Amino acid sequence: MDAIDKTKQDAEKLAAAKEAVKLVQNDDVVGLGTGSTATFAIKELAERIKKGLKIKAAASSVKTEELAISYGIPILPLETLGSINISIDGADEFTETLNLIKGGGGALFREKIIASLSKNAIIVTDSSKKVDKLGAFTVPVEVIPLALQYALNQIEKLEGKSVLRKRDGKTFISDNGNYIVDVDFGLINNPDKVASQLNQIEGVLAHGLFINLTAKVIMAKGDEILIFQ
Ligand SMILES: O=C(CO)[C@H](O)[C@H](O)COP(=O)(O)O
Repeated sequence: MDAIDKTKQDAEKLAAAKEAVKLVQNDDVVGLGTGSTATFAIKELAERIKKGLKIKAAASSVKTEELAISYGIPILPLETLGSINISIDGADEFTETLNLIKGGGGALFREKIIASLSKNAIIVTDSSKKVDKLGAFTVPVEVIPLALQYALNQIEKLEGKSVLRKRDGKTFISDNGNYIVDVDFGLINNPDKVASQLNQIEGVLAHGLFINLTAKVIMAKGDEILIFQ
């Protein structure tokens, strides 16, 4: 992952977000991601709505829902949706094979539902997010509280080093009322295998390995827009 300064990184996030929002069409149901890059996209979408674009949206977190509502974007309850036309979300890491690590903001479960429902799941990133192998960023795993110790034991058997996520000194609780465990697997040679091993642990609601869920990554690098699909 290349180090870039925050101003440059924000400019790249904005450029990628703008490019993705151009793909949204009238009457689309749009899945809205969570995080700073998704926030740029939500603001851009709000600008297009002001100019007459008609869409409805589904939010991947309470924060995103509040933000969207504050911009006048109509929100549909996720549980009512059988499909989504296009979704726009960020990522913590991606590879050219379109595998991702997501969940830095703790919204991985709803983000995964949105990506799974989406006919066109678009990921928007700055250039620091592209990696040759996933795993420098720890894999967020959402665990139902009563299964915490069991899940930690099982993750240890997979040789993952777990840290229970905290925020401001308190245990972080997801929008779904669960814990997030950040797991260091080192660089991941076989993300499909790790994803399916995590899927088999009782009490794991979701994990941040997004495998075969992405149609396109739009990455900005300086003034350039790069598309991976
Ligand atoms: O998965 C996410 C939230 O759960 C975000 O998309 C990811 O953490 C990237 O965030 P940012 O755009 O702020 O870098």
